[in-house]
Amino acid sequence: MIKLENISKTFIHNKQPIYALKDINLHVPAGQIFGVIGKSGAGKSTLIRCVNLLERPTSGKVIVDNQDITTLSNRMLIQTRRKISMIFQHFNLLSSRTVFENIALPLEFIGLPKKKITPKVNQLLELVGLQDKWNVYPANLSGGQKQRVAIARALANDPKVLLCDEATSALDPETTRSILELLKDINQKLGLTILLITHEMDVVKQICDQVAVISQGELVEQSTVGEIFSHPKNEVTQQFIQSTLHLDIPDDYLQKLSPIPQDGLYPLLRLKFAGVSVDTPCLSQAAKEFNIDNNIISAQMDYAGGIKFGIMLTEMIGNSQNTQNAIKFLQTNNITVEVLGYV
Ligand SMILES: Nc1ncnc2c1ncn2[C@@H]1O[C@H](COP(=O)(O)OP(=O)(O)OP(=O)(O)O)[C@@H](O)[C@H]1O
Repeated sequence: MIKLENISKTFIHNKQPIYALKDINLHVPAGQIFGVIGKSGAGKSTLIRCVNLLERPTSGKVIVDNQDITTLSNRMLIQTRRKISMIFQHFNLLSSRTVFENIALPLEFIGLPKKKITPKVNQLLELVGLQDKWNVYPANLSGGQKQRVAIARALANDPKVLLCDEATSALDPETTRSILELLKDINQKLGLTILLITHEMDVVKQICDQVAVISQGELVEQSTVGEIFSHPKNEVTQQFIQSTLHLDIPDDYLQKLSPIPQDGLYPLLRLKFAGVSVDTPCLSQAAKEFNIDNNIISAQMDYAGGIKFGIMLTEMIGNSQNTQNAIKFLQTNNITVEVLGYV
């Protein structure tokens, strides 16, 4: 549905070039929710704004629904943009218009008669769960409700693509979840292709099918969400995963941690589970087969894109030979084992 081919964007600031995007290639298949994640200044906003040409790339092609939109006349571009809607971090609602009137705006622009506007807006109000707020002004809505209005307005022209520019960054975690659920719901109900940019891996985890990681204007990694979470390759990707998945060694364990094995001490392990290994009861198998016990100190297991993954701190209790064999067994089952020391 969306293809970016060799997209570069250079800004000139104080006569100096800023290479915001460098030769980006990206394919967002129809019907998918595709996330682009990156740190501040990585080029996310520039990238998403290139998709509807709010920002014109310095070079490269932007193909939406099989059409290279960089070659369109202004008049054709305006028409095409109706099929590429966008929502923003700060909602961009008109404060002087009610919820109903905000949602009706794009329909008024295309000259739809009033008797057709009313049922369409009512249908959109129902879709986003705001039927009872139709006559309210934006100032009297919560952030989540404002974003729902923005989503309804974005859907008014039955777009094929919805671009989400940090759409949940101004919202609290619970409201973020409900807005992401709404986006997933409309993706499924309407078959809408969604491209979103975010700096939060949790957003990607919750709704995306695929994700691309952007760093300093370059696309450094791209894959399904399951693959990215279970086998992140690039260092930036790994940092993002760490931000959703990290376990610190508790202070009392840190204090007694010895770097070398000693009689009466047991290895403290950090286990990283990815992909297939979480489907196998490896820990209990290791315990039975090698006569060891696992004293799990903390664990964080998660699920994204059909893949279970997680991280665990555990003390492996048993004699030295048995713990070594058990560690080998875990490793052969694709669990990454890090011996942090001995406690
Ligand atoms: N209009 C502009 N003029 C000059 N430089 C710009 C312009 N817009 C963006 N840039 C620069 O391009 C780079 C990428 O900016 P961009 O806003 O796309 O990053 P971002 O990943 O969206 O960051 P953030 O998450 O902080 O919004 C930055 O170095 C930024 O300063």
